[in-house]
Amino acid sequence: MLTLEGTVEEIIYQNESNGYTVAILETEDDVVTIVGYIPIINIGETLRVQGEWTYHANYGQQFNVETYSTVVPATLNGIEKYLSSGLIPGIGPKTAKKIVEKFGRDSLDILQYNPDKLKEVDGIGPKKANKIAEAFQEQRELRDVMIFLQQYGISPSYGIRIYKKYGNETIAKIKENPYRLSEDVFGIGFKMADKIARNMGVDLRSPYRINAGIKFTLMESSSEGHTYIPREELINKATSILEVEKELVEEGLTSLALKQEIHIENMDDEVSVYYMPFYYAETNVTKKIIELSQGEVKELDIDVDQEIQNLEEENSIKFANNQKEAIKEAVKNGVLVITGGPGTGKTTTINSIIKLFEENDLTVSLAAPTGRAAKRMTEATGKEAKTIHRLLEYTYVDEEMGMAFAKDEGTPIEENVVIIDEVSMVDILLMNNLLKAILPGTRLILVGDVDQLPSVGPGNVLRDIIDSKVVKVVKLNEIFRQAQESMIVVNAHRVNKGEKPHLNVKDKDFFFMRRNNGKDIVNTIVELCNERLPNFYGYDPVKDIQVLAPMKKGDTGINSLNQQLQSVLNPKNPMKEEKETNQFTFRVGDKVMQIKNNYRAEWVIRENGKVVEEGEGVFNGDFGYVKDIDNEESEMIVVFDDNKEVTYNFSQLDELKLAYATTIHKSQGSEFPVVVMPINWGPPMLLTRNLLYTAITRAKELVVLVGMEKYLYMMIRNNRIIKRYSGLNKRLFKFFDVRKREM
Ligand SMILES: Nc1ncnc2c1ncn2[C@@H]1O[C@H](COP(=O)(O)OP(=O)(O)OP(=O)(O)O)[C@@H](O)[C@H]1O
Repeated sequence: MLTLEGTVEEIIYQNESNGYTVAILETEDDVVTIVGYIPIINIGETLRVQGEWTYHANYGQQFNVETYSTVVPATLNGIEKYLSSGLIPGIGPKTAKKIVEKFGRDSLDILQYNPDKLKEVDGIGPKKANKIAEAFQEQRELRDVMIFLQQYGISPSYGIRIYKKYGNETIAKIKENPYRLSEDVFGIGFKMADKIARNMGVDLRSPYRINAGIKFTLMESSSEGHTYIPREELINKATSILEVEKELVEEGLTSLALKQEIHIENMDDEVSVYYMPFYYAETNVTKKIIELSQGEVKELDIDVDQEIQNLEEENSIKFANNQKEAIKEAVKNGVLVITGGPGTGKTTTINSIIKLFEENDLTVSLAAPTGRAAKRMTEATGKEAKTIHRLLEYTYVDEEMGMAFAKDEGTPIEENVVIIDEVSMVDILLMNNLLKAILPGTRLILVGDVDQLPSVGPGNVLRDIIDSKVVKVVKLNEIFRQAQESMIVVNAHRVNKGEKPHLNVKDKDFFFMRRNNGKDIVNTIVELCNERLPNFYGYDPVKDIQVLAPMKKGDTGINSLNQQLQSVLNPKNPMKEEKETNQFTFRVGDKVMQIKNNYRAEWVIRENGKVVEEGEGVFNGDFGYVKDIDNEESEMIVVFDDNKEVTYNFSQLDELKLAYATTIHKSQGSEFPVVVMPINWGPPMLLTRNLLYTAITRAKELVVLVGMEKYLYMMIRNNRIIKRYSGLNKRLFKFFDVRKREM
């Protein structure tokens, strides 16, 4: 094998996920192309490579790298290049030059041992000096971690994530139990952890491995919405994932149950296995729902019929019978569910309920599961609605613990009435946290549309509560005249009942454009967003129009749509800064979405350049647009609803994605003036009636469907509600029965 040593002049290509690199190396007497798996190199670095010369038909002579090691750059030029390569946030080409001018060959030593001195460089204040020092230190540690991980075949992009989670304890933690990666690190599943562990020599039959595989199987099913999984199904799945004998998995189940990491339960001829947090949540939700619905609420000394009549007079309307019933039941019960589709008078009813309670000196608090839904509730009721998280006064503890809620059994929500909107989106864990903070005596009113898609997280909470028949449910089903003016409302109800929608009624708000293949569908959608809708209706393509698709992949999936829409709505432009990540090219002006809750992200609101408000937290599903990209500082600024500005370091860009198009699942709880949706073939599992129903009910003013009618009708006919394993319904029913029998 031959050895070469030189300075990395240029990185021509690097595959971020596997580290395959093509780079130019300047040796003492030559400039050569090197190729191979060299994930952790930076421009300006001195590299020692071992390998062989090869000849490539197109590219000529190349040095094929087998192994390599890096040496910190020694020449002034090398140091400057190294610092300006974008490696250290806060240092771009200009700052790098100044640092090297000031400290010469000692630059890197200063960064490492004496960063305080950086303040002597023109333009670097104490804050920036600190930030640079921290980043440099991190870079050092990261390098060690990367070299460690590299030997087990972990790509640099995952290496960074792992390091973010464990910091300087990375190596120790992974050596102890590599399987913890799959529980702790976003994006690393059991399979990758397993690969690492196997490379480290962990035995196929090791209990660590078996237990991790079982937990992985459980977590995977929870990501499909299940709170438990039948024992047999779990054993089969885990056995095939682990590729070991069934008996080992059975033993694993027993040992996990003994450690109380899982719960195994016999319920109605079925043995179910729960991951512990879901079991606790489900049993506690059951207990609290029963307690609240059977507990006494303070009686109001009023004549409800008279009150209802007064409300009718004040609003100059006559309530439908169901609306009256809802108002009466709200007064009587500890828990009430109000459900109904669009335009059935939910908001009108809630407003009347709020009024009635407040006039009788009861305090009322409003909340909804997402920021957008809370905002809409605020607008519809004229009274502040919070997110459920804020109602519970969440605080971020740390990476390990995640979040904590200040409101719980000990410090309950001190309100007489709590009304939650969009309950179909609430999963079992959030419902548990909410109910913990509500004591008997408080009236809880759950409002939602049970025909929407269920929550993204595990559980089937609203549907189960309704089906269990243990709490009072009022279903609003009359579509009021005003609402009937809207084809969106009328068609939503038709779709929900399995009927064909009215398409293309003149002067209405619901259109279908026939296109016979994926390519035409995409072209039409792009043209609608770029020309027709802005030109004829004055809609802003980024702010007003949302493309919603059932799928991520395929030619009419959101990945392809986002690319096409970006290239037309916000094309490449020398005046607009860009930042390329391994998934997207973000450009100033792009529409983006946060895809992960980040409780610590700091935001500011500015008016005339001055900060007028600041706070923390951006959440999964929040929409924003890219205001600025600073390649010198390695930062991108995104503006979310209410003009909240969040600054992302480039290393955090995996929290964002392009959002010209988004999946219908991600759109839950949001509303948009215009919804455009491709109607194309897809797996029948995915193309369901409630998916279509959810998509069209997201639109306030206009729906345009583009594609093939047969698939529209296929969706409407596909009333299969994907089965979710959830024990809440059964539990409520059973527990309730027992109580009744005791009485
Ligand atoms: N009893 C009633 N008589 C006449 N009109 C009513 C009555 N109740 C509600 N409406 C009207 O029907 C329309 C829909 O009502 P509302 O907004 O309360 O429904 P919603 O279920 O909240 O709808 P969405 O879910 O679409 O927001 C409104 O214009 C409202 O003023």
